[in-house]
Amino acid sequence: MTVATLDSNEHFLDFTRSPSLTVVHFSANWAEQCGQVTEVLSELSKLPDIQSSGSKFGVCDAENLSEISLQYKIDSVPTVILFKNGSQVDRIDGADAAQITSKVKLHSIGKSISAASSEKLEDRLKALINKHKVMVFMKGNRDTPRCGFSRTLIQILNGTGVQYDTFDILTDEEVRQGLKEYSDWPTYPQLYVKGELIGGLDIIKELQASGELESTLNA
Ligand SMILES: N[C@@H](CCC(=O)N[C@@H](CS)C(=O)NCC(=O)O)C(=O)O
Repeated sequence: MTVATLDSNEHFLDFTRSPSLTVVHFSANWAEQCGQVTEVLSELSKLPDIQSSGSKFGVCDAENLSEISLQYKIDSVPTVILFKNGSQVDRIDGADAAQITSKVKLHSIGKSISAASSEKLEDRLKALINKHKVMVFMKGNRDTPRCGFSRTLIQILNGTGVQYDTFDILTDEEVRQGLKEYSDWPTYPQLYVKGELIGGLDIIKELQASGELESTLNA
């Protein structure tokens, strides 16, 4: 893949219409830094991940496409604008190779990678939450709790005689942070029954005090 030359308004509009990322370099022959930016874009266009994302790269003469340059407020060259579906999604003013590289990667492959990995994490969290009818996410495990809140919860659960399983969130930072967001609950321990969050230690103490704990656990 190379950097296409966009030499008319029609060509520009047709090029940037794509739902995949389109990167356009607004350039000028007389500006030395523009050559460097075209080189950066050319190198990026050869990366396999970027190629398979369907991203396209183009360069236009900002003065030739003056209407479009005006529309996108090109005050100086080089300017790089990132488009999706004909709309600007990001831009980099100046020959900042690091910014260009990171923004192109973010908009071409970064999002799809992070979307895929957050889907995977969600599946993992669901599987863990449903691993046992009564699941405790805690610091440490039932034999060695590593936090006073987790220890107290285990003592309470052991007092009920109910069967349960535990997951030590200190062994997995991804689960530790991911579950907080997934369940909208910022602390540990977290107790789940049949895949539903019941709450943390305070809630379990309240259920115990009101006599509802065993029926909640045996639901
Ligand atoms: N009031 C909370 C106490 C639990 C708590 O404050 N846990 C803290 C310290 S162990 C926590 O998990 N912080 C977040 C973290 O460590 O990731 C409850 O009812 O469970």
